[in-house]
Amino acid sequence: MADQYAHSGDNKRPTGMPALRWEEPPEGPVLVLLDQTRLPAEEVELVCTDAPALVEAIRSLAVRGAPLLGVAGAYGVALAAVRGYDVDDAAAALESARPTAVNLAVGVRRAHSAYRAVVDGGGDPRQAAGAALAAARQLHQEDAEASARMAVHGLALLDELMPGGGHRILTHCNTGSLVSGGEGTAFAVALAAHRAGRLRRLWVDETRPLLQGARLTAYEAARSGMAYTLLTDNAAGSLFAAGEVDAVLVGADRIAADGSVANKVGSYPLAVLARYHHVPFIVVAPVTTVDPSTPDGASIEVEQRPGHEVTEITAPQVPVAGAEAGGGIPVAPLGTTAYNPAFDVTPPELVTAVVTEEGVVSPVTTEALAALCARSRQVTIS
Ligand SMILES: CSC[C@H]1O[C@H](OP(=O)(O)O)[C@H](O)[C@@H]1O
Repeated sequence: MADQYAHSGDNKRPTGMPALRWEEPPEGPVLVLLDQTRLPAEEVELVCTDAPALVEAIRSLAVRGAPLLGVAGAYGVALAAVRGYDVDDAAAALESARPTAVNLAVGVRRAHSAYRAVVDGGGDPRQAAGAALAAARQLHQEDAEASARMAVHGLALLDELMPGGGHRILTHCNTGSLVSGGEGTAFAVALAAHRAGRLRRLWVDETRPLLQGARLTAYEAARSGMAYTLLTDNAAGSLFAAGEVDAVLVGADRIAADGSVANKVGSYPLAVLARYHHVPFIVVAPVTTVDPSTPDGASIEVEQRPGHEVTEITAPQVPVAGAEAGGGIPVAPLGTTAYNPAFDVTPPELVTAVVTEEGVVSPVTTEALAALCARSRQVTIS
């Protein structure tokens, strides 16, 4: 189950509330989520006490973003273990909550493996629960550290590609602290450029239909004080044509062994525009997003979401995501069917570089990614 606690929407605070945190009140451990479907109008926290509540929060995008899904999934396994629920069932439900972001499976399996290792070794359930929680906390910390290291590598790459600073970056969807235990992936690079005085403008794609850019990236950019401008997704082409984009920075939900990148729908057209206009298309993602067990882009399962997310418009206060009709304002005739893939896949030849906490991969090849994974602590999922 999940309870909701509203907070004042004080948009002037320098930093937002954490996207998630583990708490241990007297009535029992909980996972507290900042409900991202209510931003930017309201800062509402969801308090999850079991895996089904977290599964629903993941499916409705109350908690979202590949790296954070991994952290949330790991804590979800720990929550089931600490509260005495069936941990194997919880792990299976959490792992299948959304299919595309590989980090979710990585995080769930990491905590579940820690739990099973103790149980299968004859340890008691309390010890096993402690091992799952320790694994979740470690993943949370590793993600925060990875975010900081990606920001350093990413800014160095921007400075190398475009000496002199004044970077005009276009970004798509949301890749800041709302998707990470730290300051994010692609947005963390833009933030580092801003703090170094080398970000001239962040162009923010609104990112239809769920508006992660308009609602969440603008929310984070406003807090940071950086110069940013929102645009409709279909206006990006004219920005490239006007020579207003120096680089594209996006995140990723799964990077296949051949370097194909699954990311928010609309990323592939940006990669094509970037190639046509000779602009670097840079993917920023932790190594946990690289999945050696997925051979190529065609093997990536792209999540198909409910049509009402396209056929309805709603205010941020009324969640639009989810399996049932969102209760929004129809913008198409009732009964209109909609094509609503949550992601698309960019082939490696259109990706200038992949920035990870272990460094920059460019060109993006199967061999270079395999060497990256070999260098990293990453647990490959079989
Ligand atoms: C860098 S992880 C953020 C990644 O996740 C987003 O998808 P969603 O909002 O559906 O979770 C989008 O693909 C971002 O690039």
